Amino acid sequence: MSVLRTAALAARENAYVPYSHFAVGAAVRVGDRIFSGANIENASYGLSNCAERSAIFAAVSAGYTKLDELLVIADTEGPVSPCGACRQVISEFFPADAVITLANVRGDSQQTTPQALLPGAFSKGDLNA
Ligand SMILES: O=c1ccn([C@H]2C[C@H](O)[C@@H](CO)O2)c(=O)[nH]1
Ligand SMILES: [Zn+2]
Repeated sequence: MSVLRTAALAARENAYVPYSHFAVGAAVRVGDRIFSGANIENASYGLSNCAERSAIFAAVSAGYTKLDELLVIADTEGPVSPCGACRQVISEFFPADAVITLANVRGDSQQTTPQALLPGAFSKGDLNA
């Protein structure tokens, strides 16, 4: 089992999901460092944070803003599909051609890229037009 998958599954154990009961885990690699995260919900539902963003924000909080690889895992029928907000955040911190692995706990996985997940993402460059 890959290091990212192991880290994401471990983080998923800490998912705080009293509302959806849908636990998600994610792990980011930057060089040889790994950061992980889980989804964290709130009684004010809209404040919930997805696992992908938890993991990415952990890496950024440690000082890394150019990330190498991401894996997301949940108990879905096919590979889990990141929400639109996470796709935008992924596009901010990973190269357009980075490897993003979408997985499920039964062992299915699919590799994609930030570019494929959100073509035409809003970016820093758009602010300077
Ligand atoms: O890729 C995904 C999809 C959903 N969720 C979370 C948000 C919410 O807590 C729960 C149900 O949408 O799953 C994630 O963390 N990542
Ligand atoms: Zn999301």
